[in-house]
Amino acid sequence: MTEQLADHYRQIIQEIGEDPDREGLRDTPKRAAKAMQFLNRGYFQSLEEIVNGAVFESDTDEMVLIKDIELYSICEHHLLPFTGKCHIAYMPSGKVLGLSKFARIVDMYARRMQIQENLTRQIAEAVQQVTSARGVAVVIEARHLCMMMRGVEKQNSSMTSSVMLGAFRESQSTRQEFLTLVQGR
Ligand SMILES: Nc1nc2c(ncn2[C@@H]2O[C@H](COP(=O)(O)OP(=O)(O)OP(=O)(O)O)[C@@H](O)[C@H]2O)c(=O)[nH]1
Ligand SMILES: [Zn+2]
Repeated sequence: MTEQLADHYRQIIQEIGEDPDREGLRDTPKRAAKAMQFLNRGYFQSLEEIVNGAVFESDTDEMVLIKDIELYSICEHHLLPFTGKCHIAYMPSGKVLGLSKFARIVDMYARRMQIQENLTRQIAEAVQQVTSARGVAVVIEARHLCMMMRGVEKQNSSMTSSVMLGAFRESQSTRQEFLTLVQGR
Protein backbone atom coordinates (compact mmCIF):
# COMPACT_ATOMS: atom_id res chain seq x y z
CA MET A 1 0.00 0.00 0.00
CA THR A 2 2.86 2.39 0.84
CA GLU A 3 4.50 1.60 -2.51
CA GLN A 4 1.29 2.34 -4.42
CA LEU A 5 0.73 5.60 -2.57
CA ALA A 6 4.35 6.57 -3.20
CA ASP A 7 3.85 5.99 -6.95
CA HIS A 8 0.90 8.38 -6.87
CA TYR A 9 2.91 11.00 -4.98
CA ARG A 10 5.69 10.66 -7.56
CA GLN A 11 3.14 11.37 -10.27
CA ILE A 12 1.76 14.37 -8.35
CA ILE A 13 5.25 15.82 -7.99
CA GLN A 14 5.79 15.36 -11.72
CA GLU A 15 2.42 16.89 -12.64
CA ILE A 16 3.22 19.91 -10.52
CA GLY A 17 6.28 20.47 -12.68
CA GLU A 18 8.97 19.31 -10.26
CA ASP A 19 11.60 16.66 -10.92
CA PRO A 20 10.94 13.66 -8.64
CA ASP A 21 14.43 12.35 -9.42
CA ARG A 22 16.33 15.35 -8.12
CA GLU A 23 18.32 14.64 -4.99
CA GLY A 24 16.07 16.41 -2.47
CA LEU A 25 12.91 14.78 -3.78
CA ARG A 26 14.17 11.26 -4.38
CA ASP A 27 12.71 9.81 -1.16
CA THR A 28 9.82 12.26 -0.91
CA PRO A 29 7.09 10.08 -2.48
CA LYS A 30 7.76 7.36 0.07
CA ARG A 31 7.98 9.82 2.97
CA ALA A 32 4.77 11.54 1.89
CA ALA A 33 3.03 8.18 1.55
CA LYS A 34 4.07 7.18 5.06
CA ALA A 35 3.00 10.54 6.46
CA MET A 36 -0.41 10.28 4.76
CA GLN A 37 -0.84 6.77 6.15
CA PHE A 38 0.04 7.98 9.63
CA LEU A 39 -2.43 10.85 9.38
CA ASN A 40 -5.15 8.40 8.35
CA ARG A 41 -4.36 5.52 10.65
CA GLY A 42 -7.62 6.08 12.55
CA TYR A 43 -9.41 4.06 9.85
CA PHE A 44 -7.58 0.98 11.05
CA GLN A 45 -8.36 1.36 14.75
CA SER A 46 -11.46 0.37 16.67
CA LEU A 47 -13.00 1.79 19.81
CA GLU A 48 -12.73 -1.54 21.57
CA GLU A 49 -9.04 -1.86 20.78
CA ILE A 50 -8.04 1.63 21.96
CA VAL A 51 -10.16 1.57 25.13
CA ASN A 52 -8.60 -1.81 25.96
CA GLY A 53 -11.04 -2.49 28.79
CA ALA A 54 -10.04 0.61 30.80
CA VAL A 55 -13.54 1.30 32.09
CA PHE A 56 -13.73 1.34 35.89
CA GLU A 57 -16.60 1.14 38.33
CA SER A 58 -17.14 4.37 40.29
CA ASP A 59 -19.86 5.94 42.43
CA THR A 60 -19.12 9.45 41.23
CA ASP A 61 -21.99 11.14 39.46
CA GLU A 62 -20.43 14.60 39.20
CA MET A 63 -19.13 16.14 36.01
CA VAL A 64 -15.69 15.10 34.82
CA LEU A 65 -13.93 17.44 32.39
CA ILE A 66 -10.83 16.76 30.31
CA LYS A 67 -9.61 20.02 28.83
CA ASP A 68 -7.19 21.11 26.11
CA ILE A 69 -6.59 17.78 24.38
CA GLU A 70 -4.56 18.80 21.36
CA LEU A 71 -5.90 17.73 18.04
CA TYR A 72 -4.48 17.38 14.52
CA SER A 73 -6.76 16.36 11.70
CA ILE A 74 -7.07 16.60 7.92
CA CYS A 75 -9.94 18.43 6.27
CA GLU A 76 -11.76 16.17 3.87
CA HIS A 77 -12.25 18.93 1.32
CA HIS A 78 -8.64 19.97 0.72
CA LEU A 79 -6.61 17.32 2.56
CA LEU A 80 -4.98 20.14 4.53
CA PRO A 81 -4.56 20.05 8.30
CA PHE A 82 -6.78 21.63 10.89
CA THR A 83 -5.45 21.81 14.42
CA GLY A 84 -6.76 22.88 17.76
CA LYS A 85 -8.05 21.69 21.09
CA CYS A 86 -10.78 19.38 22.22
CA HIS A 87 -12.61 19.54 25.56
CA ILE A 88 -14.65 16.57 26.73
CA ALA A 89 -16.98 16.36 29.73
CA TYR A 90 -19.23 13.58 30.91
CA MET A 91 -21.59 12.78 33.76
CA PRO A 92 -20.65 9.26 34.84
CA SER A 93 -23.30 6.72 35.59
CA GLY A 94 -21.50 3.95 37.52
CA LYS A 95 -18.50 3.84 35.18
CA VAL A 96 -15.50 6.07 34.47
CA LEU A 97 -13.10 5.83 31.56
CA GLY A 98 -9.28 5.73 31.85
CA LEU A 99 -8.00 9.28 31.42
CA SER A 100 -5.65 8.62 28.50
CA LYS A 101 -8.45 6.96 26.58
CA PHE A 102 -10.15 10.30 25.95
CA ALA A 103 -7.06 11.44 24.06
CA ARG A 104 -6.92 8.11 22.22
CA ILE A 105 -10.56 8.49 21.17
CA VAL A 106 -9.87 12.03 19.92
CA ASP A 107 -6.89 10.75 17.90
CA MET A 108 -8.70 7.77 16.46
CA TYR A 109 -11.30 10.02 14.84
CA ALA A 110 -8.97 12.96 14.14
CA ARG A 111 -6.59 10.72 12.18
CA ARG A 112 -9.05 10.45 9.34
CA MET A 113 -10.35 12.76 6.62
CA GLN A 114 -12.81 14.92 8.50
CA ILE A 115 -14.92 17.98 8.85
CA GLN A 116 -14.81 19.49 12.31
CA GLU A 117 -18.52 19.10 13.02
CA ASN A 118 -18.54 15.37 12.26
CA LEU A 119 -15.36 14.83 14.26
CA THR A 120 -16.99 16.53 17.26
CA ARG A 121 -20.04 14.30 17.05
CA GLN A 122 -18.07 11.08 16.57
CA ILE A 123 -15.99 11.78 19.69
CA ALA A 124 -19.11 12.53 21.75
CA GLU A 125 -20.91 9.40 20.59
CA ALA A 126 -17.85 7.22 21.24
CA VAL A 127 -17.52 8.49 24.83
CA GLN A 128 -21.24 7.93 25.33
CA GLN A 129 -21.02 4.40 23.94
CA VAL A 130 -18.03 3.40 26.08
CA THR A 131 -19.15 4.95 29.40
CA SER A 132 -22.98 4.83 29.16
CA ALA A 133 -22.76 8.26 30.78
CA ARG A 134 -25.81 10.34 31.72
CA GLY A 135 -24.47 13.00 29.41
CA VAL A 136 -21.49 13.87 27.23
CA ALA A 137 -20.30 17.26 25.96
CA VAL A 138 -17.56 17.88 23.43
CA VAL A 139 -16.19 21.22 22.23
CA ILE A 140 -13.52 21.60 19.56
CA GLU A 141 -11.76 24.87 18.81
CA ALA A 142 -9.65 24.64 15.66
CA ARG A 143 -7.91 26.57 12.91
CA HIS A 144 -8.08 25.28 9.37
CA LEU A 145 -5.02 25.61 7.15
CA CYS A 146 -7.25 25.50 4.07
CA MET A 147 -8.53 28.90 5.22
CA MET A 148 -5.11 30.20 6.23
CA MET A 149 -2.54 29.25 3.62
CA ARG A 150 -4.88 29.23 0.59
CA GLY A 151 -8.45 30.28 -0.30
CA VAL A 152 -9.61 33.26 1.77
CA GLU A 153 -6.23 33.38 3.60
CA LYS A 154 -7.60 34.42 6.98
CA GLN A 155 -4.96 33.87 9.65
CA ASN A 156 -6.87 34.58 12.83
CA SER A 157 -10.25 32.97 12.51
CA SER A 158 -11.03 29.82 14.40
CA MET A 159 -14.06 27.59 14.48
CA THR A 160 -15.78 26.28 17.59
CA SER A 161 -18.09 23.30 17.31
CA SER A 162 -19.94 21.53 20.08
CA VAL A 163 -22.08 18.47 20.64
CA MET A 164 -24.16 17.98 23.79
CA LEU A 165 -25.76 14.65 24.59
CA GLY A 166 -28.12 13.59 27.39
CA ALA A 167 -27.89 15.69 30.57
CA PHE A 168 -25.90 18.42 28.80
CA ARG A 169 -28.66 18.80 26.26
CA GLU A 170 -31.57 18.57 28.71
CA SER A 171 -30.28 20.67 31.62
CA GLN A 172 -29.29 24.27 31.08
CA SER A 173 -27.44 24.42 34.41
CA THR A 174 -25.30 21.37 33.50
CA ARG A 175 -24.48 22.89 30.14
CA GLN A 176 -23.67 26.21 31.80
CA GLU A 177 -21.39 24.56 34.36
CA PHE A 178 -19.52 22.85 31.53
CA LEU A 179 -19.10 26.03 29.49
CA THR A 180 -17.93 27.98 32.56
CA LEU A 181 -15.33 25.30 33.34
CA VAL A 182 -14.12 25.19 29.73
CA GLN A 183 -13.82 28.96 29.50
CA GLY A 184 -12.17 29.33 32.91
CA ARG A 185 -8.62 29.07 31.68
N1 LIG B 1 -18.17 23.38 7.96
C1 LIG B 1 -16.92 23.04 7.67
N2 LIG B 1 -16.39 23.49 6.53
C2 LIG B 1 -15.11 23.16 6.27
C3 LIG B 1 -14.33 22.37 7.10
N3 LIG B 1 -13.09 22.25 6.55
C4 LIG B 1 -13.14 22.93 5.38
N4 LIG B 1 -14.35 23.50 5.19
C5 LIG B 1 -14.92 24.32 4.12
O1 LIG B 1 -15.36 23.53 3.04
C6 LIG B 1 -15.70 24.42 1.98
C7 LIG B 1 -15.44 23.80 0.61
O2 LIG B 1 -15.93 24.75 -0.30
P1 LIG B 1 -15.76 24.68 -1.89
O3 LIG B 1 -16.31 25.96 -2.46
O4 LIG B 1 -16.29 23.39 -2.38
O5 LIG B 1 -14.17 24.61 -2.06
P2 LIG B 1 -13.15 25.79 -2.38
O6 LIG B 1 -13.47 26.42 -3.69
O7 LIG B 1 -11.78 25.22 -2.24
O8 LIG B 1 -13.50 26.80 -1.20
P3 LIG B 1 -12.65 27.99 -0.57
O9 LIG B 1 -11.95 27.45 0.64
O10 LIG B 1 -13.70 29.02 -0.20
O11 LIG B 1 -11.68 28.49 -1.60
C8 LIG B 1 -14.91 25.70 2.26
O12 LIG B 1 -15.83 26.69 2.63
C9 LIG B 1 -14.02 25.32 3.47
O13 LIG B 1 -13.73 26.42 4.30
C10 LIG B 1 -14.94 21.90 8.30
O14 LIG B 1 -14.34 21.19 9.11
N5 LIG B 1 -16.23 22.26 8.53
ZN1 LIG C 1 -10.34 22.44 3.80
